[in-house]
Amino acid sequence: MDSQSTHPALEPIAFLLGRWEGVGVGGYPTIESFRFGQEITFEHNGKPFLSYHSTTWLLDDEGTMVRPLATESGYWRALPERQLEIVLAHPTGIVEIYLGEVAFHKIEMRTDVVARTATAKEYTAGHRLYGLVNGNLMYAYDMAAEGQPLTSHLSAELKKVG
Ligand code: HEM
Repeated sequence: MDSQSTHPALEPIAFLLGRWEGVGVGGYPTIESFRFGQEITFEHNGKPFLSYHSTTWLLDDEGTMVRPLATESGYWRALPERQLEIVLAHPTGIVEIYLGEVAFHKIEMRTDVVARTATAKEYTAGHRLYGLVNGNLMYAYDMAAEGQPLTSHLSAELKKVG
């Protein structure tokens, strides 16, 4: 539906639109660190939100795909004054609502609400920083989970591929 013109409210985050692919590193005090590949798509249908979808896969030392890792989907809603409301769903039984702010090509967001199913891991908060650097989408993600305070879980750099 990208043939529609973007809603004016999307202007501050229109730079996200399209398909991004790249690699990142992950870790946490409770797990082994790992390298992963990621594809993210942002689409719009003319309304004031972006549809967001991310898939990731584990990479071995040679950069070969080993198996799927996390996937997440949701909506990035653009509000006046460069404010954002982001709703994300995870197949691990977690849903998150983030409040965010856009400053030029930088987006910072923090969870306002997290809900979990009875079997989900103990996850209580997230903080994400996205930025466009030399045309690439870079982000860093910190989370509070499994008794740890907000601590780095992921960072990645993605190139625009569509
Ligand atoms: C790009 C996306 C992500 C990747 C590649 C990724 C990868 C991983 C991997 C490989 C592990 C360790 C093994 C496992 O449990 O599968 C892990 C653990 C975990 N991840 Fe992620 N993750 C991602 C996003 C997220 C997000 C968005 C959340 C929270 C909503 C999250 C929460 C957790 C938690 C709670 C653990 C468990 C830590 C523990 O067991 O001590 N991850 N992640």
